[in-house]
Amino acid sequence: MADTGTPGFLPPFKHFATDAIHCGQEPEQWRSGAVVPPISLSTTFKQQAPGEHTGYEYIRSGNPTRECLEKAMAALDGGKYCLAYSSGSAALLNICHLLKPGDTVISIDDVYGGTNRYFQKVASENNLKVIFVDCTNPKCLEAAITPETKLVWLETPTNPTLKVIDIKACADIVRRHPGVLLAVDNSFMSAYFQRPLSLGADICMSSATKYINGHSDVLIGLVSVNRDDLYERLKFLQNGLGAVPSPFDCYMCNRGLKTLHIRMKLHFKNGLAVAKFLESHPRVEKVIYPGLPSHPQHEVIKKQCTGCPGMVTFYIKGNIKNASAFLRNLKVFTLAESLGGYESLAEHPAIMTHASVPEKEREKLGITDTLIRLSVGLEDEEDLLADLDQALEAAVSGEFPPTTIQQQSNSNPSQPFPGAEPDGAWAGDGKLPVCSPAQAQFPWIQEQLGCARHSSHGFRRIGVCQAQFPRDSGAVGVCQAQFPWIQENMGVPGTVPHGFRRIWVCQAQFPWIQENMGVPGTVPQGFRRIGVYQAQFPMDSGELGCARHSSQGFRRIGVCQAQFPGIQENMGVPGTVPMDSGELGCARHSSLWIQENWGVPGTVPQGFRSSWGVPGTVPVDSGAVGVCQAQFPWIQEQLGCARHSSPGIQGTQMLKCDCNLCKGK
Ligand SMILES: N[C@@H](CC[Se]C[C@H](N)C(=O)O)C(=O)O
Repeated sequence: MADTGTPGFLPPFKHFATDAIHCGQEPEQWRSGAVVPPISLSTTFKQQAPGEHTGYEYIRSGNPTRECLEKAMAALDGGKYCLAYSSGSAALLNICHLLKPGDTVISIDDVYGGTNRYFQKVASENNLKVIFVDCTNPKCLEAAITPETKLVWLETPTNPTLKVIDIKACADIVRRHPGVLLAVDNSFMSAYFQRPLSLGADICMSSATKYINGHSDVLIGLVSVNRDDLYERLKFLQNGLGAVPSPFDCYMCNRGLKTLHIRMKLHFKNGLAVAKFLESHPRVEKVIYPGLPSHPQHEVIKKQCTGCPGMVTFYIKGNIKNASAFLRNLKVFTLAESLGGYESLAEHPAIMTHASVPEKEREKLGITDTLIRLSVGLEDEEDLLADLDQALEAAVSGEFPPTTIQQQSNSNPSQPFPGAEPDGAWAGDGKLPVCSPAQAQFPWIQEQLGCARHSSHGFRRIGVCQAQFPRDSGAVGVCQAQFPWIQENMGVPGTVPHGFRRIWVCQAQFPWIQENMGVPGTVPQGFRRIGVYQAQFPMDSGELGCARHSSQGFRRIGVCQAQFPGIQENMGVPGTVPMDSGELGCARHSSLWIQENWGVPGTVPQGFRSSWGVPGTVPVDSGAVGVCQAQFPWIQEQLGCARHSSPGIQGTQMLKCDCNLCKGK
């Protein structure tokens, strides 16, 4: 049955999904018949004779993967042509190169911060005159046009105050002035909801980084046109200016297009639900959402669009403190710039996306300290509303969890958290990353911490994880902030060595980790491995190399592994266990000890210190432990006993084990 769309809005554009999936994707264009367009990485193409080629000569001038995207997007924009650029800003730059020095641009006043910056600080300094006009009243546009006007730049809805501009009314005015181009930034709507070309615009530009790609992992800009002359000039500029996207980004964006129609419907549903929820919330001053009847241009948007995206802007009651507290208390929404991805984002335009708009202009436009912009994603509606609700309630006091070790330690300078080193031991100035975004960035942590078991998506995992910790969520947030080594070193492959010292210190000193992260049954695999791994490579920078470079590292690890098969098992490096069990028999017992003592919550610091750290103070199983200490100088060195027994290390290194367990064999 045909999709009839949303009552009151334009009906859906016909064949949208089919075009998104098939236009420009024909398998017949490839000798292989590939159904999914290949990523063509070649920068150059063979010519049969000089100047005689298949249509491709050099990657900047044309690329097969890029063309698949461009063809699909032209169809979706209802255009004849589309051109891809390395970003939305690059697309803007190319469009402005259609103009000549002395020409005037009329821009919508509430334009995206980056566009505003380009107009005021780049184009204006290159002999273009730019004036800003509130085009919600098309008469203002009409009055502003002069013989020098060559480009009218609209955004609708505007970013961030979501003013809606009547594109057709503006196009009718511009048409009366031959030589003036009308360009519309369609990034907030995407082709699924709005087709500026069919409403009379000459140029439809999109930051496809947003809804069109939809997965927050590609930077790309697209420009669609119908006019042959415009296309020819833009095509020339695309090559001449050279700001083209990579084939990989084109591939990704092309792939994103395939689900655009499905995503946009859900963005609309969730966006409307959020807007209605906020509109009824006592902590909210005012909501701006074009899909609500309260929006001043609600009738315009219904007339020219098939629906509304997930962009919701609102003013929170209070002041900057309340706005900031709200943003910092969000858990499902991520505090971040950008929009249009499957994940929900929230941001503070005055400080973030629109910081480049001069303060006085921001004030005039209503980009105040209490204005918050949401990009409502595709999560479950009830989770989104619950998150907003709790953050709004939490924001009433204007307070939020401390985000740096410095702040935390201020409240209890002698011991900022259990077992902690002083701030300086961690990150120089003691200022560490804000915890929540960092948490969001490292799914590895989520997995290892066990929260993955409890829910299916990132922030809720963290939420549950936080709930498991003995302290309240504020304190847990701090805890995560207190472990930047997890964030920095464990979540990002290749960066481990840099942080080893901190890892070691951390493990040795933070019962919190053991108690909260090392509970058998919740994080068994990951934690054990990590624990032992940390134990093996504490402080020596020589050893640190092995984490990163497995060839060199394995050799080193091999040595350690030769001594500690238990570690090998736990580290999960099969096949590297030397079988020379002369020393291993003993080592096996000691490694069992290690496993027992390192893998059991709450026992590490005490056990570690008393049993391993100081020879002569070994209260438990002293036979085995003592021998093992003698045999394994790296333990001594790393774990602290070296200070007491360094002269003995050389001589004892090869001692046969005579611990009770070995003797019994
Ligand atoms: N800090 C950036 C601003 C990026 Se804004 C990205 C996007 N257009 C949005 O509105 O979220 C800068 O360029 O200064």
